[in-house]
Amino acid sequence: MEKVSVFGAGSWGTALSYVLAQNNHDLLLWTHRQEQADEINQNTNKRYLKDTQLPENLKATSDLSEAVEHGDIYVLAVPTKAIREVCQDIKKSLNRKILFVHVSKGIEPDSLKRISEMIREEIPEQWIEDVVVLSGPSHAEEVVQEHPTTVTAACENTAAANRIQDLFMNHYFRVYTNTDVIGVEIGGALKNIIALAVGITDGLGYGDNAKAAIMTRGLAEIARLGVKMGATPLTFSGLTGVGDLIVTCTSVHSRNWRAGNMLGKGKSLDEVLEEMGMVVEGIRTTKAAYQLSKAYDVPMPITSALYAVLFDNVSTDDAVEKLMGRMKKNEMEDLINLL
Ligand SMILES: NC(=O)C1=CN([C@@H]2O[C@H](COP(=O)(O)OP(=O)(O)OC[C@H]3O[C@@H](n4cnc5c(N)ncnc54)[C@H](O)[C@@H]3O)[C@@H](O)[C@H]2O)C=CC1
Ligand SMILES: O=C(CO)COP(=O)(O)O
Repeated sequence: MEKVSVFGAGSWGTALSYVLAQNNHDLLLWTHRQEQADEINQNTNKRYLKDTQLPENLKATSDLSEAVEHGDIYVLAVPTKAIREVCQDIKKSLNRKILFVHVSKGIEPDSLKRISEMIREEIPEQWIEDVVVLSGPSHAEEVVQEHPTTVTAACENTAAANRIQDLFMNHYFRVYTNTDVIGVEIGGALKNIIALAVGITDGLGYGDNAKAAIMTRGLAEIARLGVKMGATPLTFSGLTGVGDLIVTCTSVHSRNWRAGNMLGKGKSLDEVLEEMGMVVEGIRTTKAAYQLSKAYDVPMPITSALYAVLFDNVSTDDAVEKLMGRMKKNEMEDLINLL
């Protein structure tokens, strides 16, 4: 049994706490809202997981110092935008080495940092045992129904990755390990951009051909950037690459797909965000990936088209026309360049 603190009680932090509580770990879930902690202690979190009865041993607190004191392993499950703030608050009372796990999927615009890099910038090195990334095709709504789910725990330190594999693994939640942290973080963050784009084409009324095209060419541009940043190409064929791309582009549970779908049907970005009420990571990540494509000089046509729609007032029809009218390419040359 491990002592674990989970920070962030939205859909994913709560679903992972459900798994950890079922695995009989000594778990404490932190939320910044007292009324949400009270509700979780009554075994529900209806705003995020409406029909789920949470295990009796899943306990929550809104007292950050209590959560900091509790765990030897911390699972950070807040949106990318909140990672630095939560780390800054955690470090105020941190006094021992902790194994950090992060489960968020994003890149920070402007700094262009991955989440593991942000954690290492914010938490003093002396308090970090290591940082493991847990990522893969895993919608919270299905995890709490105990439907078979597979994810990957990534860390260069295989002992740390193995510990996190053991922590989460059970009969419905299967965890693989990988040492390619860059590939896992880039795949998890950038698939949200492609899911937004697929949602838009679905919203525009295009069919499955368009969906397959964007998913396939989307994966090519994610891998192209990832490899330039130091990732292993094969990671993009794994759970955190093509696996997460498939689930996010095809599932009704995906907030990114749903947001794209509303944009494709003509709603404004503000209207979409108002309606969602949950994090749509792909929007900020589109800005970051667009900046990364310039910084690494990697062509990313789908990301650029989405950037134009979200931030430059280009219409979705014009963006599609521009993508289809790009200069002729040889597919094999493009893929071989990854090796
Ligand atoms: N929902 C899912 O199925 C999955 C989500 N993820 C990732 O997990 C991360 C979190 O996503 P969700 O839980 O789905 O989001 P959510 O929108 O369901 O919940 C986010 C939670 O973070 C809290 N929060 C926001 N800002 C905060 C701050 N400054 N301090 C403390 N708490 C704050 C909110 O109150 C809310 O409880 C995202 O990066 C997402 O991409 C990854 C895999 C699956
Ligand atoms: O990352 C996810 C599933 O693996 C969740 O995707 P959304 O944020 O689009 O719901």
